[in-house]
Order: sequence, then structure tokens, then C-alpha cells
Amino acid sequence: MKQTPLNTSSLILVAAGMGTRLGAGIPKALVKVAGKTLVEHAIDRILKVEEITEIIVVTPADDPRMAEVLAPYGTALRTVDGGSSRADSVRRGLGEVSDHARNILVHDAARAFAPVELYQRVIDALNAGKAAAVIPALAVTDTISVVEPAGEAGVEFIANTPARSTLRAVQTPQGFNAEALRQAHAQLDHYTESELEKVTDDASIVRANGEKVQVVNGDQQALKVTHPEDIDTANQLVAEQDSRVKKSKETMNLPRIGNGIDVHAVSQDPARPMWLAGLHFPEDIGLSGHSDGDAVAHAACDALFSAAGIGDLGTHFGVDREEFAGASGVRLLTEAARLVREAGFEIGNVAVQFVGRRPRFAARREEANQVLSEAIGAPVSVSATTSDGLGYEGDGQGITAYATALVFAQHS
Ligand SMILES: Nc1ccn([C@@H]2O[C@H](COP(=O)(O)OP(=O)(O)OP(=O)(O)O)[C@@H](O)[C@H]2O)c(=O)n1
Ligand SMILES: C[C@](O)(CO)[C@H](O)COP(=O)(O)O
Repeated sequence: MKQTPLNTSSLILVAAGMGTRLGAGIPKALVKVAGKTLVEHAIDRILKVEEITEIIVVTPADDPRMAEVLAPYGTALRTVDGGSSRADSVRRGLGEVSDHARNILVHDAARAFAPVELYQRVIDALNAGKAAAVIPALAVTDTISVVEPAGEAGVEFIANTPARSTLRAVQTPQGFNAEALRQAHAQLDHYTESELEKVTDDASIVRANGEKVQVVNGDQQALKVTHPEDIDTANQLVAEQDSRVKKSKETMNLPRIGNGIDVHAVSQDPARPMWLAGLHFPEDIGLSGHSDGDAVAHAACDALFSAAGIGDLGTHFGVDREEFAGASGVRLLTEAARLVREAGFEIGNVAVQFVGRRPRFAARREEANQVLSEAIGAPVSVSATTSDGLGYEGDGQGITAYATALVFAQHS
């Protein structure tokens, strides 16, 4: 079970209905769509809503099949037996909600495909505090008329036709200030079973108890599986939701990392200048090589090429590129960054660590970071270590630099 910070919501998922209109011969919440029961579809979406910290599932009494389906969720939810009507089931769920709950959402398992954003929209509006109740609803497209009670032989007559613009098709999840919902349900204490049958949602009783009910945009995906033909629509919906998720994963702009290592021996020529991390160290003997021997800059170049998947130093600065013969480490790094961007990437950062007895680096670290960061147009951080006297770095014969770069695809 998730932690319970202050601004959180409990959710009652009513799943105890028999699904008479669907006629599947099993409780509706156990009917499968795309290989998964409706109650699982609902719970899997609810578990993705950060603010929901408590889930009470109202289940058909003594149904071992439901217990089996819910077992894998372990302590992520609690269950309670349902009643003879939806309103009765909500009341039983309410009895299980923790006393400290601030918001309570009530949701139909039959609206299993309500997307995470819909829960979020309801919770956000509730937290905004304009009303004690928030419900999602859609504008209607049919003209809707009120009929007079059916007369003889079931013949019906229109009583009135409200202006369509004033009508909304109400959905769930419906969100409530916990106290407002508890007080409204307490009004139903003396209702008979048949009176409870007529309570078709919770917002109506909260409103009848004097509270304002705010409407937010509903979602077609929150359709209520009610009749057999709804199963086809639901299958189609899941296929569409799955393909949207797949597509967004495919197009997700994951960053890419790359590594680079460079080793240079300390020159035998005592007059060779020492260049490292883009800086000149006048008190040290330089590193050998065709270039200035700047192992830090070279390792950074290789890490950038590796992250972008465009080869290595040899690929770009080989002997055929005469213009780079003897080029400084900073010049090579500037060009490496240009090539990486040309390949369609932006640079996140580069981190380099070198291992060597000399030069003494700490006092010039900031300067080095600045020079190299300017060269690539992104943060570079350089650190240094010794090898505790071991190996060629410990003997002072050479230096090794290890670099990691992070790049990400540029937006088109
Ligand atoms: N006694 C009941 C009746 C309904 N519900 C739940 O309330 C939601 C909305 O009800 P509905 O779609 O009418 O479901 P059923 O009652 O199962 O359907 P029917 O009326 O066709 O029997 C459903 O998630 C259903 O499981 C419930 O928990 N307890
Ligand atoms: C709560 C509800 O989903 C809002 O539209 C609806 O009233 C439930 O009705 P049902 O007859 O219990 O399906």
C-alpha cells in the first residue's frame, strides 16, 4: 500500500453488480475484455494515479472467482461484500474507508477503461476546493425527453424536453469531500431496498444534501459496459489504448550515454609543454602524441562519438583529415560537439576523470570545466585521482582519462 500524505484520496470501486443487462452469466466485473477482467482493467489504471492511496473494492458476496482475480494485488487493495443495489454497495465500501481520508472517489468497475487523466482531472478539481463534489460528464448528442409514467399497455408520452445544452451524461469516477459523502449517505439509512435502487449515482445524493456538485469534462473512454454490444466497443478501446502506449514508448526520447578512454605517455622530452583538460600546466612535462596529448579532451571526444553512435577519434580525426594534424584537444572537442549535433543530437553533459600523479589539478578544476564546457556548449566536469602509486599512472609514466557523455535526440 502506498504512503498516505495529507492531500490524498481513497477510492471505492463498486464491482458487486450481477450484470443482468450484459447477460454473461457471471458478475459483470469478472467479464473479460482483451484477456483481462473488467475489475483488473479498472484497478490497473487506478494504481497509476499517484494521489490514490487507498482502494476498497466492493465485490459480489462470497464469490471465490473474484477473490482469485484480486489475490495478486495483495495489500494494494481491500475488499468488502457488496449489497443489493449500487447505492448499498457504495455504503458498504464507505464503511471500509479510513477515518483520515480527505477525498473519496467512487468509481464503477463497469467503467473500467476510464483513463488515468480522468481520475486526475476529478482529483485536481476537488483539491481546487470550488465544490464538495466533482463529477465528470459529457455533453449529450441525442435530444433527451422526460416521459410521463407509462400508462395502459406501456404506452409512453413525452412530459417535457429539456434544452439539450443543459444536459450532461454523467460518468464516474466521482470525487467527494469525505465528510460530504458520508453525511449524504447517512441520509439513506432508512431507505428501503427499492428506494436505494433509485439512487443511480452519489453526486445526486450529495447535491440533495445541499452541496454544490462541480462538473468537469468526461471522457468517451470511461464508457459503462452495460449491454452485450458494449463488449465489442470495449475491445476496440483497449486495442486503441494499447497502441497509443506502444507508440508513445517507441517515440520516447530516451537519452544515450557513451564512454571514452584515452591513454598518453609522459614525454621523454623535458621541454614538451603539458596540456590537459584544455589548460597549460607550465610546471609539468607534457604528454607525448601527434597532437597536444590532451587525454582528457580526447576521452571526452570519444565519449561524445560513442553516445551519438558515430564512431571514434580515428573515424573523425584520422590521418586523412590533415586539417586536424597537431590540433589542440580543445579544437578537437569543439569539432566533436559540432559533429554530434550534425548527427541530430543535443549534448546533455560530459564527465571526465583522469588518473595520474601529475599535474596537480584541484586548484584549476573550475578553469578546466569552463574551457571544456565552452568548447562543447554543454557542461563538462573534470575530476582527478591517483592510483595509489600503482601502475604506469602511479609511476608517473602516463595518464589515463575516462569519460562519459550523455546526449539526446534533437526535436525535429
Ligand atoms: N448491487 C450492486 C449493483 C451494481 N454495482 C456496481 O455498480 C456499477 C454500475 O452498475 P451497473 O453497470 O448497473 O452494473 P450491474 O448492476 O452489474 O448491471 P445490471 O444493472 O445490468 O445488472 C458496476 O460497476 C457494478 O458492479 C455494485 O457494486 N453493487
Ligand atoms: C454512476 C453512473 O455510472 C453514472 O452514470 C450510473 O448512474 C450507474 O448506473 P447503473 O444503472 O448502476 O449502471
